[in-house]
Amino acid sequence: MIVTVTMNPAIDKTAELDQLEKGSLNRLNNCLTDIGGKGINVSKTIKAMGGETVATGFCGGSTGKLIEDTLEKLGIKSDFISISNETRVNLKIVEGKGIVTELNEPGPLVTKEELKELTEKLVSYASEDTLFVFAGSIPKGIEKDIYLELIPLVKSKGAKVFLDADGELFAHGLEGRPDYIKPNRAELEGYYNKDYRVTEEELLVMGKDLLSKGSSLVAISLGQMGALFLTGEVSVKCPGLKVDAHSTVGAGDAMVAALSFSLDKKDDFAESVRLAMAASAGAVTTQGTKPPSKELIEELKKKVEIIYL
Ligand SMILES: Nc1ncnc2c1ncn2[C@@H]1O[C@H](COP(=O)(O)OP(=O)(O)O)[C@@H](O)[C@H]1O
Ligand SMILES: O=P(O)(O)OC[C@H]1O[C@](O)(COP(=O)(O)O)[C@@H](O)[C@@H]1O
Repeated sequence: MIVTVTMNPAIDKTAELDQLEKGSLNRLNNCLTDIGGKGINVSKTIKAMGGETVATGFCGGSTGKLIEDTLEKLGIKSDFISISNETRVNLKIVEGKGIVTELNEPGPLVTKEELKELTEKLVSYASEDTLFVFAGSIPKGIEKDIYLELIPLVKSKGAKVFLDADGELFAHGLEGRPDYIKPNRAELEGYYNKDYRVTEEELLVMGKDLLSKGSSLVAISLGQMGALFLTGEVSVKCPGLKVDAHSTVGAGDAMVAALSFSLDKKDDFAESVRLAMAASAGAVTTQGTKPPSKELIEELKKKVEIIYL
């Protein structure tokens, strides 16, 4: 069973306009609302691929209710801890020329009692058959080492863990030895304190260092340039697929979803890589944070090139 954990879900508002004029009145061409937050997007994509998940985390207020109701309509199981404060709204501004500006709220205050409830819930789901996806930022009231606290707890019951987080959350979380990770270029450059655009060789060195810290799969996503995938046995590079880009928001989550779905099914490495590339490129073609269709993913899978390094 795949359990996605979104501590800080969001309603994602995508505002589309030709060009953003700072300091002026901007009239939008279109505005879309999706339920989001990294783990929830992972659940949406796994559902689109024909898989099942349980989505958990914290949800509160009318925005939290909208998330839970929408998940139900989508046929995605959810089991959130209900909190007294309101789930956040994130704004994504998509300009005609493809520039995306993201304005993410910090999120509501979560109490110690609410966190205890979630921790107990996660432990109750943990078993050798569970893959947890811990993804995204954390709301107020929770410490930056929360993933380090939770990962060993569920791993001690035999569960596998996929971690997708940035900054301090990523750095602390790594100490919990997550099985699978998907940093993007900026996250890796930040973690290794590089204030310039690192080369592919440097990314591979970083990826191997991350493997030595305890992960068995490191996926390094590079936006339209594609991705690198490293295991203890093999390192590969996949050039980005040429697609008609609409919104890049959620592309990373689609890659995490595809890898989780495929690893949980025990697909072979090449199949997992193909699915990851196809699902993430497919996510870019959809509006807002909508997942790609299964048909599109199957079509794109045929175009994935895997270069063994
Ligand atoms: N413009 C694009 N064209 C094709 N594929 C893309 C594009 N942007 C992202 N992707 C795909 O999505 C993956 C994740 O995107 P990336 O931007 O690196 O992640 P994140 O959303 O976590 O920052 C990439 O590795 C790539 O496969
Ligand atoms: O928890 P964070 O880091 O604020 O990220 C949440 C945001 O990330 C997203 O999940 C998109 O993430 P990606 O573009 O990295 O796939 C949005 O749906 C959401 O608003």
